[in-house]
Amino acid sequence: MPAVSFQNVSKIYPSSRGDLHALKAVSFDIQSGEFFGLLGPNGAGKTTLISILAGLASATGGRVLVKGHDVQTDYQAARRALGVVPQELVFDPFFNVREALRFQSGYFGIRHNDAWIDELLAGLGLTDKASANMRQLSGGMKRRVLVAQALVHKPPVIVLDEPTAGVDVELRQTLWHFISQLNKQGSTVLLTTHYLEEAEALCNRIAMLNRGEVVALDRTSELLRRAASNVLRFKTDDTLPDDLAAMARVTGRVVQLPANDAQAVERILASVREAGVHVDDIEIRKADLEDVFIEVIEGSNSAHRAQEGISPPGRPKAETAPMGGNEDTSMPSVGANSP
Ligand SMILES: Nc1ncnc2c1ncn2[C@@H]1O[C@H](COP(=O)(O)OP(=O)(O)OP(=O)(O)O)[C@@H](O)[C@H]1O
Repeated sequence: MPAVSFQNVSKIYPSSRGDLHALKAVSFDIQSGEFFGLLGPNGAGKTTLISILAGLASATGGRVLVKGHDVQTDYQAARRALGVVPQELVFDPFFNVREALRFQSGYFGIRHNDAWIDELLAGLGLTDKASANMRQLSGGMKRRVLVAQALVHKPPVIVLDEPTAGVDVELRQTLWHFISQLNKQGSTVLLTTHYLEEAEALCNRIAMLNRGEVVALDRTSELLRRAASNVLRFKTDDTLPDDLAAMARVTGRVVQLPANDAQAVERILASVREAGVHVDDIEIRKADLEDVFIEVIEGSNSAHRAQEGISPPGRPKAETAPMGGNEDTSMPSVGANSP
């Protein structure tokens, strides 16, 4: 039995401008013990899917099972099997850390949970904050408490929705060390993140969502194998010629282009020279998950544009276009979010 099963999940948000199809028949399974990544540009539908999984929103169609329990009709059992670390920092300001964790244990009907609470505090670097009031904690410490709160009932499936957005390197390392240990001991992990380096390092399988649809789903190693194997990277202040701009991943002055072999490198450099573009710091590196992500999302967006008869957007000069919602998913700006 899969740990999580999404079966034809759809979600429509009605709006004055017409219905917004946030999820369109999303189907995939996550097997027990997997470290699974759910990636997508802003507005792709990740949070909507996780909210439905956590029972915080209801699907318009389809169903979601956690360890075989339907999140709607068998909510209690499904919720008990899940540990959800939310994006937002919500906490009770009157409790200290240990009290907050005891209270959360009580919510799941667990008494005498201090041995596990101590393990959680130690694993997340919170031992010396056990008696600190939640109000006194820094944002990073509060986030650690949120993770501990999600895990008080030892859920077999751990869901992390952008757990490292805006947190420092130390917390990221502590968190990943701890979650990886739980995963090695058998916990299933579902992670959404914009940090593609983290997803590449941690996840054994990845689904990419775009405009509410699964546009890629494979083992991380397979996704990487599919990508262009090398990338040519350089810096420039000049505007790229159109043929290169269409393929480039641009972050500030840094331009990165797929270049599988020496001829591709020569072609790019010739095009740059011909256009009178001045380049610095040229180097060649191996393609990573961010390259795959851009390739997949761009491919899906151009298919969408072709279907709708929309002409491709112009690309700004040496600048990463903003992440779009469903309204404009012309180009994911994952580079801007990278750690
Ligand atoms: N409560 C809501 N009412 C109306 N539309 C919504 C609501 N929640 C989300 N949406 C829309 O549904 C789409 C999917 O949003 P969602 O937040 O699930 O995307 P996401 O992939 O999590 O994005 P992000 O990476 O920015 O968190 C977006 O177009 C969003 O504007």
